[in-house]
Amino acid sequence: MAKQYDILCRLLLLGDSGVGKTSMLRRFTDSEFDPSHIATIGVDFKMKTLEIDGIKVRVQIWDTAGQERYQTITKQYYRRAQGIVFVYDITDEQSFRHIEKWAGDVDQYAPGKVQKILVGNKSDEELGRRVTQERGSKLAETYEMEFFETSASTSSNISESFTHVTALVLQAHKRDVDNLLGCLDDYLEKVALEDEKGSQGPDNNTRRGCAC
Ligand SMILES: Nc1nc2c(ncn2[C@@H]2O[C@H](COP(=O)(O)OP(=O)(O)OP(=O)(O)O)[C@@H](O)[C@H]2O)c(=O)[nH]1
Repeated sequence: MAKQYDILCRLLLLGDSGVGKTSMLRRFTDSEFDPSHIATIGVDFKMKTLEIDGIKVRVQIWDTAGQERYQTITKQYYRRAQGIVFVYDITDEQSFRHIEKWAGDVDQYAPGKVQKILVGNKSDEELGRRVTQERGSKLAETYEMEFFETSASTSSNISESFTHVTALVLQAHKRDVDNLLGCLDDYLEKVALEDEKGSQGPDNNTRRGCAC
């Protein structure tokens, strides 16, 4: 059977328990929203295919448990992540402060070139807001990440944020391929030059020999 996609991309959702990671994922992959909180146990994942710049990307999104007791398990998934979505809840100051801890863990356990974005979820809960958009944006700037406010409830910015982090992974991947191709070009050029020198060397000698 023909392959249905060109590239597989692995994303990881991180953030405190209850910020809405599972809800964001369900909204993105199944267009559903459940108002109840059933805490994730360990890790779970869902898939979705996106088309970005004509490339079909199969996105595998790992949803991790925010609860402290699962963190030995969840940290094992950092290593293979290509993109990370840090999530806090705009109505929960503590979940915002904890982003520093999640980012520290990622620095420690994830690959250096992992792509990251920051998301403040539950933007529909304006009345309960504790974290201003400016603070979110400033924190994202500190970590050199793009920032989105989303709502899994209304679907606001959900698709945009997942698509953006996937596009960042694709760009990073493309840079790697371009660098490899650049190295290969340099190498081929060097070999061609050496061949040319080599073929000129003995011939010249022979010709010089003949001329004498
Ligand atoms: N109003 C509102 N509620 C939301 C939103 N996203 C999630 N929730 C609610 O917040 C609660 C927690 O959502 P979950 O998606 O289970 O949170 P989680 O981050 O996956 O939690 P853990 O699995 O424990 O790490 C649920 O009651 C959701 O319905 C949102 O955008 N707006």
